[in-house]
Amino acid sequence: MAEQTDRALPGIVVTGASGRMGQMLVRTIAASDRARLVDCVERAGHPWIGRDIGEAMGGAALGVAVTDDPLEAFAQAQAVIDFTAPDATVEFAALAAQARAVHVIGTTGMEPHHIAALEPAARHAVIVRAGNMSLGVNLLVRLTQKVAAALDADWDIEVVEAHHRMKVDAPSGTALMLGEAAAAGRGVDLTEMADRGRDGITGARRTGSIGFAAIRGGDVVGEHDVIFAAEGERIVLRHLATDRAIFARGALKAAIWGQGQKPGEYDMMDVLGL
Ligand SMILES: NC(=O)C1=CN([C@@H]2O[C@H](COP(=O)(O)OP(=O)(O)OC[C@H]3O[C@@H](n4cnc5c(N)ncnc54)[C@H](O)[C@@H]3O)[C@@H](O)[C@H]2O)C=CC1
Ligand SMILES: O=C(O)C1=N[C@H](C(=O)O)C[C@H](O)C1
Repeated sequence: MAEQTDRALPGIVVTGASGRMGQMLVRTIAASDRARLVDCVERAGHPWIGRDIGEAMGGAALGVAVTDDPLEAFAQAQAVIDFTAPDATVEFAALAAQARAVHVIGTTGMEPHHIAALEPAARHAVIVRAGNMSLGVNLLVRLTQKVAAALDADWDIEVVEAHHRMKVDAPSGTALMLGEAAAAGRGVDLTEMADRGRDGITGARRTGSIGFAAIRGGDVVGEHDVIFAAEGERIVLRHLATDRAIFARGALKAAIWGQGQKPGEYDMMDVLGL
């Protein structure tokens, strides 16, 4: 692990620290020489509250105890990395803004009212939010937009995603990013053209619609296909995630990039300059 005591490095709080992404983030920050882990937050009543995060994860002590007091944690941080759940993320946005800490949001399943609730916080602090923090997926988003712009509505667009059995939201945040990119490329509004969840006698496919299908099973980290299907040919753009470290690396990059930016809402395209 890298030396974590250099006060010049941005101090980072990880929320949802016991989760699949939380633990990956703790490992990534602890190993980084560009940031330091200053606190870890979990929900009240969680068995890890008060324990050293490194030991709770089954390894060596990291000198950071898990807390259920986000405001106190955020007050000593320059950034908060948050992969939790929509209601928690809205609450954390207000607290991070109060502390003027950069809020990196990886949480998916955010409904329009959750997203709207981030606006007041973004007037005072930097928010970086993306349904997928990996370089590969963000490149795929750009490619999807370009391919959709080059093809007409004779090419049916379908987004197919697969994730582990514990995932609670569908379609995935990434699938929605890809759908938005396809809609933008085609010059249409995704809310009007999305076809989510077919079942029964659905009738023939609506020309120009953008379909979504979700598979859940086992330990799949995350797989996304954007299929462009026409008469006699198909194009498939694919991203396969095999390691959650790709998301944690992207989130850490966003937390560092956010230092010194003006308050507002940003995404990984801004961070990666894509
Ligand atoms: N944007 C991206 O690149 C990625 C986004 N995700 C998203 O991140 C989120 C978390 O995913 P996982 O880590 O797999 O889930 P998880 O269920 O393993 O972890 C979520 C953690 O958040 C904690 N939590 C929930 N409410 C809380 C609260 N009020 N205060 C403190 N902690 C709270 C839970 O106790 C849990 O430990 C999901 O929305 C997922 O889709 C996951 C991977 C990549
Ligand atoms: O829940 C997950 O695991 C993932 N969630 C994100 C999503 O909803 O797209 C990103 C990644 O695919 C893993």
